[in-house]
Amino acid sequence: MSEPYKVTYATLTADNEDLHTAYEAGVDVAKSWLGAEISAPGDPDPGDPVDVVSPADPSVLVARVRAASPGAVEAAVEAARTAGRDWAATPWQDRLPVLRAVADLISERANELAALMTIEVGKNRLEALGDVEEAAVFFRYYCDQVEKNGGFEAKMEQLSDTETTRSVLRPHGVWGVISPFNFPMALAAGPAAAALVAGNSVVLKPSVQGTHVAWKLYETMLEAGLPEGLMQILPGGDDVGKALVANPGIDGLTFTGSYTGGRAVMDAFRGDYPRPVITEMGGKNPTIVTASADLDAAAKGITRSIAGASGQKCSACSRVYVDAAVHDELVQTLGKAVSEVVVGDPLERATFCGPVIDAEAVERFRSAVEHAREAGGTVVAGGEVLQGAEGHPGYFVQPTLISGLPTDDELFSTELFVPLAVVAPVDSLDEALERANDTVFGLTAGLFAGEQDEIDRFLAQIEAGVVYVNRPAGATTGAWPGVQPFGGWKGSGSSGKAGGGLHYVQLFMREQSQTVVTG
Ligand SMILES: NC(=O)c1ccc[n+]([C@@H]2O[C@H](COP(=O)([O-])OP(=O)(O)OC[C@H]3O[C@@H](n4cnc5c(N)ncnc54)[C@H](O)[C@@H]3O)[C@@H](O)[C@H]2O)c1
Ligand SMILES: N[C@@H](CCC=O)C(=O)O
Repeated sequence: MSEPYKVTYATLTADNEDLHTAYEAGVDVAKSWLGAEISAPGDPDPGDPVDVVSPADPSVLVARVRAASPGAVEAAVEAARTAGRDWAATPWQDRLPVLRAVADLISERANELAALMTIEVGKNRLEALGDVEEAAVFFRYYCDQVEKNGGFEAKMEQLSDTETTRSVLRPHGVWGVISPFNFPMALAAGPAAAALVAGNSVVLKPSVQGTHVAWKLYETMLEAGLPEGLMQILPGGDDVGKALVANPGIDGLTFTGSYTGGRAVMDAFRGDYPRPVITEMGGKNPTIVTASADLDAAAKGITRSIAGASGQKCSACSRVYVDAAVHDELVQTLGKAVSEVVVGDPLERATFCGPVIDAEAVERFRSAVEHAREAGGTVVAGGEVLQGAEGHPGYFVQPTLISGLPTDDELFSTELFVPLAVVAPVDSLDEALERANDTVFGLTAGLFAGEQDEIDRFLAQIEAGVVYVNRPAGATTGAWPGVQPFGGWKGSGSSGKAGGGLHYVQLFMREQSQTVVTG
C-alpha cells in the first residue's frame, strides 16, 4: 500500500498508483453525469438551452444549461435572505461543524468531481484534483480562522465599572458570488465558504463554462447538511450576473473574473448606500531572472506557470525579463522545456497541458502568434494551433515562447489567457523591476536569483500581491490556502486582502461596537 497522497498545485510528479486508480474510477462516475439538464431550482421560465461541451472534444455534451430567469434571480435572493436569518442567529460554534462536513464530503468525492472538471474545462488530472481539494481546504481554513479568533468577538476597554463594551463582527446578509470558468470549483467555493462561515447566505452565479462542476458543488453542499435555502445557484451567462449585481437585496458581492468584468461590476453595484464589493481580476504576471540565477530551476518554474491549466490561470506567467548576460542561455533552456510539455487529452495520465476553453481562446492565440511574427519576434517554442490535428479534436494549441519583441509591444501588456509568454533581455534588476511594474495589473510575480541583495530588492519593490522567489514548482502560479494568501494589487484586485489568508473572512462581516451600561 503506498503512502496517502495530497495533491496541491505544487505537486510535481504523480507516481502514486492509488491516485491514478481512484481518479480513473472517478472518470467513470463523471461520464455517467454527462448531458445533464441544468436550470435554477424551481425556475418556471428558464432561458433556451445552451450546450456546454468539452473543450478537449466538442462532440462531448457536458451539460445543457438554461439561464435563470429574472424571476428566478429574485426568488433566489429572497430565499437566501429568509434562510440567512436563522443562520446568522446560529452561534458560530454550531455553524462550523456543518461547514466542515461540507469540506469532508467534497474531499470524499474529489475523484469524480475532478474528472468532471477535466471533461468540462480541460484541466489535467493533477490540476483538477488540486482545484477540488482547494475548495475543501477553503472551507476548513476559514472555519479555523473563525475558531482561532473566537468568532471575532472581543471585550474592549472600560471607561467605568458599570459599562462594558464588546466588538463583534457580524454578517451582512446575502452575498452574491460570481465565479469564473478556470477554477470552477475552488473559486466558487472559496468566497462562498468565507461568506457562509461569517454567517451570511450565498447566491452563486458560476461561469456558463463551469456550470456542471458548480452544480455538483451546490449538490454536495446540500447533501452534506447545509440548511435549506442558505446556498442558491443561478446558472447562466453575464446577463444573469448583471441581474444579480442589480438586485437591491444583495448585501455584499464578490466577483472573480476579467478586469473588464470586475470594473463593470464595481460601477454597477450601486444603491441607496455603499455595500461591500470584492473583485479579484486578471493578471499579466512577470518573472525576472538575474545573471546569478539557477537557469534550470527558472526554466522549470516558468514552464509550469506558462503551460499549467493551458495558461488559463490568473497567475500564469506571460512575461519574462532576463538579464542580458544570460538571455540567450535562458531562452534556449526555457524554449526546450516549453517545447517538451506534453499536450493532449487531459484525461490521459501523461498530459500536462490540455485544451484552451473555446474557439475564441484559440483565435486569441492564433492572432497573438501572427502579430508576434509580423512585429519581428521569434517563435522560440510552439506557435502552432493543434486543433483538428490527429488526436486533437478540441481546442488545442502549443505552449509558446516568443523572443525578440520590443518591451512596449502589446504582448507585454495584454492578458491573453492562453499558454504563451514573451521574453526580453534587461540590463539590470532595476530595469526588470521597472518593466515588471509597468502595468495596470499586480497579481503575481516571480524571481529567480542567487544573490540575497537581489531577493531583498525584488521583495521590497515588486508591485504584486503574491510573489515567489526561486520556485521551480511554479514561478508565478500555485498558491495554496493557508500557505500563500492569494489576492491582487492594483487592477488585479480591489480589497487588498487575500483569499486563503489571515484577513479574508473578516471582509464578509461588519463590526458592531456594543456598549451596555448596568446599574
Ligand atoms: N484574481 C483572481 O483571483 C482570478 C482568478 C481566476 C480568474 N481570474 C480572471 O478571470 C478571467 C477568466 O475568467 P472568465 O473568462 O470566466 O472571466 P469573465 O470576466 O468573462 O467572467 C467571470 C464571471 O463573471 C460573469 N460576468 C462577466 N461580466 C459580468 C458583468 N458585467 N456583470 C456580472 N457578471 C459578469 C461571467 O458570467 C462569469 O460568471 C481572467 O481574466 C483571469 O485572470 C482572476
Ligand atoms: N490560485 C491560483 C490561480 C487562480 C487564478 O486563476 C494560483 O495560485 O495559481
